[in-house]
Amino acid sequence: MTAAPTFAFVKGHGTQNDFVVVDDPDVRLDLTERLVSALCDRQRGIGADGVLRVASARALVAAGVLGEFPDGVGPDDWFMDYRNADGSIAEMCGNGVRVFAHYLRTTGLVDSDSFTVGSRAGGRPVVVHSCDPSAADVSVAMGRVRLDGRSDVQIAGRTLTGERVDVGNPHLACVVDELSVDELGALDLTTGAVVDAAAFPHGANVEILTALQRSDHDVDFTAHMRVFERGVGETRSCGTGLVAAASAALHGIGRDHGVVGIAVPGGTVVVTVADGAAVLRGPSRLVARGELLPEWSAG
Ligand SMILES: N[C@@H](CCC[C@H](N)C(=O)O)C(=O)O
Repeated sequence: MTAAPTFAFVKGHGTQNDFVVVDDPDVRLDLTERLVSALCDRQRGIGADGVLRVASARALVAAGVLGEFPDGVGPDDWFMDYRNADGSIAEMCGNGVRVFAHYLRTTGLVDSDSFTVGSRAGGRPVVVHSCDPSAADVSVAMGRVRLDGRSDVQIAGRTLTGERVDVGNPHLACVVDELSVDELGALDLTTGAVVDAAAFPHGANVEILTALQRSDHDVDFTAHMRVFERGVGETRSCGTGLVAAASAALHGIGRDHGVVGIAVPGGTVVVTVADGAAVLRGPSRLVARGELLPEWSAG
């Protein structure tokens, strides 16, 4: 009898949006919803907001996990096969790409500081500005940002109106002008978020943002944000959400470009919006490595 395969993993986070990074270059692991939600469970699993499978785009297509190569993704690119904590698949994860790039660089799977990470939303060029085995500073070109008009959400016991933003995955970014930082922190996001199903047939991530403040230091504006993620719940950061929020907030003051530093519960990132696209820059931390027990992942 052949032994069941083992899978190495690393636990990491980007501004405390945390992930189990599973090394599976040849796509041998059956990454079912059940397995992903067990891995992400903070009591019976490792605990995380999501799973990042590290696989080659070629192997994912050959295994039928991907139907085709997304735009800008070549067969030899490393592909971030992202899953939310509830096991659902999402198109993109901005914090995940930084952690994924850090993992590729520090394990030697790539030997350059500039390369493309594959995602279901397309290829995402990254630049690793600095990197050691546990800490990195990474920029991600997040691609086109599309603003699709206004919509409402029921969240934290109130109805908020925001901007629908597509960053490869769907967002509703709500800038609440009168909200103080303390009031933002006191909102109860445990009761979920109900978005308009006609506007968001596949659900959405919801960001709540304070008004932009002018800044003289490195960035043009600053703001504070919290986020309720589709397929996860409240997280301490969301990279695509930060891009959506920065773009919506700039749009709200009549600008289509700018550099915005946004503080979330898990840290701070910088979003540069220009020419209808955005770059996300922020930290990545790799915390621990281990091996999934085959008996556990099979059962
Ligand atoms: N945390 C991520 C976004 C992950 C996907 C999201 N929950 C969705 O379902 O679209 C990020 O950093 O962008």
